Amino acid sequence: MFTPVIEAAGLRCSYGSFEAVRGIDLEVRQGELFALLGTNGAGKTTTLETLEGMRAPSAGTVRVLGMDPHEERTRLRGRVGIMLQESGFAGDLTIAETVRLWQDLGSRRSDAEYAMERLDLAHRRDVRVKQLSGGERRRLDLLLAMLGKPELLFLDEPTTGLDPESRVTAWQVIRDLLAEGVTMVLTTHYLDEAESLAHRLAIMHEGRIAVAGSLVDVLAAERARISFDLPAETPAGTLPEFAGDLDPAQLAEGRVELSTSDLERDLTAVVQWRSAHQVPLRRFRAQHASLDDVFHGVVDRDRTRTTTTDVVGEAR
Ligand SMILES: Nc1ncnc2c1ncn2[C@@H]1O[C@H](COP(=O)(O)OP(=O)(O)OP(=O)(O)O)[C@@H](O)[C@H]1O
Repeated sequence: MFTPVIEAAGLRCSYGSFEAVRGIDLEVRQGELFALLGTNGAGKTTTLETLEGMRAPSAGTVRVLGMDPHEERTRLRGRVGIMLQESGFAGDLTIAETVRLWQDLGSRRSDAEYAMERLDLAHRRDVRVKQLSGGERRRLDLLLAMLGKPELLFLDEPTTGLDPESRVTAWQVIRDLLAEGVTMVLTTHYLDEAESLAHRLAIMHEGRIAVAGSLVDVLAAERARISFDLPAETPAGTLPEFAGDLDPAQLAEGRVELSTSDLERDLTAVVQWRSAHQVPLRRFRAQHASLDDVFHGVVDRDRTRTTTTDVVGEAR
């Protein structure tokens, strides 16, 4: 039986008359990494800030480690680490001085030297914060969030601005923390990051959760794709019956683009067809759905819904 570390029910958050989060339910389980994804302005940061206790919800309930994160902020401090999207470091302090200051503010000491090594900042320890590159600052943000060995870590776009190598370093640190049992909530615009790290996720759009579940279930619910150039010697009429759907516009252009919920069956049909006709399959691809597909599906469905509503609206 899992233990919920975070539970939110019917969560709503408003800025004046504008409702940024419109009634969401969330559950984050002990030891998992939960990714909160979404379009720009979807309400991810607002949700995260509410879970962190930085703002009170306008409606609904939130429990973090069994407490109200806004009312019981001081009791949660020390158990929770927060990496904000933008932090306000004192630019004149060096990395080492900033880390010391953070340790003094926190209630528990931890192995700061080790954390600096892990995040490849030890050799820069005496450099002033204002002289750091954007990526180094981001790594310092992550370092400070994990100081004090929190049970729960909030990471708001932790790898934005990092070069590919630093991203890999940050991912490894995050995986190590997961292995140590730290629970994490992460927001990101990098879908490969969520695909690589998340156990469960939610995709937000315009203040609501459009898709949620385990990474495996979310990907399995989306259709897989098979594509290849239709060889000139085999007209479209010779293609087998597929479980999935062919894109007729692409077929007219000589390209087979098939979306299917039964990848294995349709792949077997393609291979048998190729073998019967003795033709090459040029530019062949077969792939399970990616988070990219799921994400675009959310936006496209919304666009279709909006367009339909517009048309209905116009007809009235
Ligand atoms: N202080 C504020 N006052 C008024 N509106 C705000 C404020 N902060 C955010 N908003 C609005 O609330 C909505 C949600 O913002 P939020 O920053 O939570 O989204 P997000 O999903 O984190 O976006 P992004 O991916 O672009 O960072 C947006 O429409 C934003 O313009």
